[in-house]
Amino acid sequence: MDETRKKTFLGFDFSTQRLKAVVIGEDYEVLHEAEVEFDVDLPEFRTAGGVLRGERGEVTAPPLLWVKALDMVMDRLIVAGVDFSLIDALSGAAQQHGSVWWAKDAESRLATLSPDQFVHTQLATAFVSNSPVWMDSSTTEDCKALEEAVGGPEELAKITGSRAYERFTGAQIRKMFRTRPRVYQAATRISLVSSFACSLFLGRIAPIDLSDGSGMNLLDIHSMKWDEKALKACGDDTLASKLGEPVATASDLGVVSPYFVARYGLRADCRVVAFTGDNCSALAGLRLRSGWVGLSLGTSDTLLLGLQAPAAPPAGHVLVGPTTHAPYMALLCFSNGSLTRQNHRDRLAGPSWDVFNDLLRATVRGNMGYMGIYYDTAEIVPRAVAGRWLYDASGRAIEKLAPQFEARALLEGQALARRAHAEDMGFKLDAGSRLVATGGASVNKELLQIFADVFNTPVYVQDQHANAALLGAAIRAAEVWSAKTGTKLSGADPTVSPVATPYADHDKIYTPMLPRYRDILAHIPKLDDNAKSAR
Ligand SMILES: Nc1ncnc2c1ncn2[C@@H]1O[C@H](COP(=O)(O)OP(=O)(O)O)[C@@H](O)[C@H]1O
Ligand SMILES: O=C(CO)[C@@H](O)[C@H](O)COP(=O)(O)O
Repeated sequence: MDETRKKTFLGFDFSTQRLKAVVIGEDYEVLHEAEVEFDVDLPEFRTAGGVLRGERGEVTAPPLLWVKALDMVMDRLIVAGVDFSLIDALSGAAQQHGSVWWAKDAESRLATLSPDQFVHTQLATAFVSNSPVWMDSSTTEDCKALEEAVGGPEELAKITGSRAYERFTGAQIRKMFRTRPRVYQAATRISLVSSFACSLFLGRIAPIDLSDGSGMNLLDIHSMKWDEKALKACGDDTLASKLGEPVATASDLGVVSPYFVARYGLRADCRVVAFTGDNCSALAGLRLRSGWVGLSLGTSDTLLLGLQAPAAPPAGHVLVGPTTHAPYMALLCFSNGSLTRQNHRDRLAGPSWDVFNDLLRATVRGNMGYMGIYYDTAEIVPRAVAGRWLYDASGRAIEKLAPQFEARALLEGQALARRAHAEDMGFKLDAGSRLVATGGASVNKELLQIFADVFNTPVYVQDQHANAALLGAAIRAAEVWSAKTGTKLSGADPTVSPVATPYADHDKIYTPMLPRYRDILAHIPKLDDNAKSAR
């Protein structure tokens, strides 16, 4: 190996609304970036927020959209000046839980892609269905059946780290097996979005990694093997071979496919490191220390915590961790995150975050007692139907408020929900705690101030990049490559800086709002109620 040659690493994030790519140097500094926004850059797929919605809570995305986005982002990286011959390893992150259903000859096509054409034209018929994604809430019946089959929700949580959740891949596979058996049979392999994306670079179907694989309700997070009972509940005896054996997240899977060598000039010895879920990658990228909680503000809002041991959570999820620093991780996911904030920004203030933030500044903290819960899409925590609920200071339900009060009610309601459910899951915050924010909305200081006050905890952001999942992907590629080749890199742990600290009166204002939030919640229809009335 040429020791003097500059070494660089490539990371991807196939998230809900866009595909992002980053190139870092051996000191982990960001050198180049590019992105493709699905709705805007690929309007032919007719997605809104990166997804397609059905009438009964079904939410899907066409896998070819992600393939075409990859073709585009590679070209944009070239325009950004990337020299692919300097990339030693690549890895990626992707939205969690979504399933990709491969047609019979897909693997041979992956292996024989012609460098004269785009990937998407060659994989146009490689998938037997659109991909159900994490926003799908149409599998309540399958969740119940899965829980019953393994001995109840607590038992399922003990084995897999989570009770059954609608978006988790096990219930999604069960629904496909039950309602579209021909698709189930026709798919020779089923990938997660992360392992699907990895497959494109590897030129064969990539294994599912353990961290993202623990978001399926199918993996025993103690033995690190698929759980037989859960598999049996979700499909037939071909399911294990459709999924393949899972591998450790820090796995080097081999060299990049010849397609990328011939078409983009990647090195023939460029290594591909297993891709993982975006939250898992964010945890890896954030390098959380003890007492620090990650707050990812992407399409969904998530709270992340590294754990040394698995625990069966009453709510939320325990996943296998992405790195040796965090053998396990706790995750709480709220589906109404940035997209819901953005919808109401458009309604209340138009397309500008600055104008929306002016509205916030025109109100006082605590919002004179006005509170609101806004679910534009079915919520995950709690499992509730879409809707909007507004109350005044005396607890009276109201229909409408002036825009400035609604703007604050939306954000304060979201922050209160994150704190209430974090407490339920046992996230402990004390004097030494901090929230470390990442994701698209982490640039908004007004929003972070509300989180600081509601959580009584300072909020920090990373200095290197606002997207820890993306940076985490490139850093994981670098670290796995460094361990494999025995080459020491100069990269250091990413650093963080404070952006919001709680005001002195935070407790007086926000602590009394928590029981009010829980009271409002008690009256909101839950997904289970909906499933019962539909039966
Ligand atoms: N200044 C801002 N304030 C609040 N939200 C913002 C701001 N800038 C971008 N966002 C939100 O960030 C979201 C995209 O975040 P991102 O992390 O890229 O999402 P994802 O990874 O799920 O595709 C958008 O929905 C957008 O509304
Ligand atoms: O379902 C979950 C986590 O369990 C979501 O967090 C998805 O992983 C989507 O991530 P973003 O696109 O919102 O980052």
